[in-house]
Amino acid sequence: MADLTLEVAQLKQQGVVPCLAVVIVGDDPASHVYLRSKQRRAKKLGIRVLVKALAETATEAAVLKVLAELNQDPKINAILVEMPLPKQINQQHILEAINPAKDVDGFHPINLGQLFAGTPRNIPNTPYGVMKLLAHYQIPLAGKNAVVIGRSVIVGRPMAALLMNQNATVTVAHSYTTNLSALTKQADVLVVAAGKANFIHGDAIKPGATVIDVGMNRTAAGKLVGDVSYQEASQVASAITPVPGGVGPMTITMLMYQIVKLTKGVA
Ligand SMILES: Nc1nc(=O)c2c([nH]1)NC[C@@H]1CN(c3ccc(C(=O)N[C@@H](CCC(=O)O)C(=O)O)cc3)C=[N+]21
Repeated sequence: MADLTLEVAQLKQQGVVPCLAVVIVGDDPASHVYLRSKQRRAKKLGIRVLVKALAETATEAAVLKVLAELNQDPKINAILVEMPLPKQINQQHILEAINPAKDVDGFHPINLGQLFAGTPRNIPNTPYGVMKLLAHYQIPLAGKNAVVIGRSVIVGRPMAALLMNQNATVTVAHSYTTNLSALTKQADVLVVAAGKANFIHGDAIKPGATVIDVGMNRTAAGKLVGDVSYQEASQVASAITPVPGGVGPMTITMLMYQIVKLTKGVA
């Protein structure tokens, strides 16, 4: 990947400072933690971050109004709305209101549609980061069995599309899936985005598989753990991502990369 620090410096010489707008609604503590880590990384690179913080009680109309302003503002190159949103706000209405050309999360239906058509533009950062990790470690995908656990718009669905675009045979498992371990034991690449600590144990993993843990769970003791029992799984798998220090930091890297890409106007 290109050196982002250098690219930001080059843009600045042309009088352009990449600017990300983050809309955050309410006080979800995890969202505020993520926001701070995004701000830290952006600051290091010289990317500006404009935070629009709304109260937990904000209406959907209030969020839509903020988005309309950001969509129009030529100084704003990229827009991100922190998830999850409070219950009174319909997530889909918000995602559809972001200008697709500034949608750095790639959650707008146009960007998701492009991804599913095999002609990706903006790509959701978490699954994009997973693809970068797989490419970096030269994990073969063509003709391989990939199993994705989870079907969210943020991870599971775009993850399946990206793996399909690399010619993997993809199975998407979810809460209604029966006999999950029979599927996971066939997986050459297993991506786990279930949102449950210790959801996958060593006995559900094919020997030699690549295991990607997208989970972010806080234990009662406040420790951050993934969805995979790392100790057991690492005995069986040939490669595995840790939590913390795996998919999370890659998500932020891909966010920074896509902010610069949108600033340059190359989709
Ligand atoms: N519109 C939107 N886009 C997102 O991309 C988005 C979001 N909403 N809402 C929340 C989730 C979560 N997320 C993380 C990113 C990085 C880490 C990360 O870097 N984690 C560190 C640990 C951080 C810690 O210790 O708490 C790690 O895994 O090593 C975690 C979580 C992005 N999200």
